[in-house]
Amino acid sequence: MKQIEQHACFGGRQEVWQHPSSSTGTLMNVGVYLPPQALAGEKCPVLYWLSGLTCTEQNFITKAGAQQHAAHHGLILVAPDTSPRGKDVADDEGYDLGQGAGFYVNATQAPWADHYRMYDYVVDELPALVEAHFPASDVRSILGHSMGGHGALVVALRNPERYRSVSAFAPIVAPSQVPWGQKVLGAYLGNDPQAWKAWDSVALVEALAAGQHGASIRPPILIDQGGEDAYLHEQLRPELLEAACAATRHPLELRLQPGYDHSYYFIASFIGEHIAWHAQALQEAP
Ligand SMILES: N[C@@H](CCC(=O)N[C@@H](CSC=O)C(=O)NCC(=O)O)C(=O)O
Repeated sequence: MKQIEQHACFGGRQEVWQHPSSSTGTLMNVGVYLPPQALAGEKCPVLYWLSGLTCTEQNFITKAGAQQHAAHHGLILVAPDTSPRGKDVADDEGYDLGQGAGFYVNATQAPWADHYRMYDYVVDELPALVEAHFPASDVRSILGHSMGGHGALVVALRNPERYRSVSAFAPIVAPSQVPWGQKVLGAYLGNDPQAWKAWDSVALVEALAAGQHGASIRPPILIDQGGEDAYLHEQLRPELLEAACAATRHPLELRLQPGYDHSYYFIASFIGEHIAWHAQALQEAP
């Protein structure tokens, strides 16, 4: 691991690290915020953040204003880049496929399958790295925005025993049913929509209720959605998850926030509430 940034922040330290990833076969950048409690040697729970399309590890750490809340609650924040990158890594001219758009899946199709394994990176490799190199416990929660909200929901729904809680800002809840998702899932996984279901929160909620995937825990979900979000009706469609959760009695708190758009101004407005919600789950006795 090579440290490439370090900044004092709310009594703790915002760092950026770079490391070779066995999942993606590339160098990956990751933002790590260490709260004052971690700098004093305490083992702290970890909250993972997954960013959206076009983002790097920088967007969240510079725009969300999350550090003050993590410092207050004694949580480590981990915010990775959104895809493998490099001149030898497949890419596309569109902002919504390829570099900056890993979609948190394991690609099976050429030319993507060589490097696009963001699911394995987020679920297995990154926690192992964080828990070995930082004063981090193995108590984890996850949240994200838009494509990263989709990623957080899929990761938690597929691994409910590994995460205490999951929340999202303006997530893509049903990628199988919207243009962003259909484009990337078709490219990364092939054209059979059956193969997309393991990467679609609505399908996963239905599968969990039907007892598939072997998981008995059904993690409660918190979602904030801006009412003036330009992507709301075409790409995000939270009503599809709301209906699936209602039909299966999966616990969901979906809050429509009038006047807010898709930007980091929206995220910054509610990140404190999300971090407090996760802190409660992370600090409960198991
Ligand atoms: N047309 C935009 C699309 C990119 C965009 O809006 N990205 C969002 C996430 S969208 C879903 O995953 C984002 O977080 N952008 C970064 C930011 O700092 O706001 C474009 O081409 O940029």
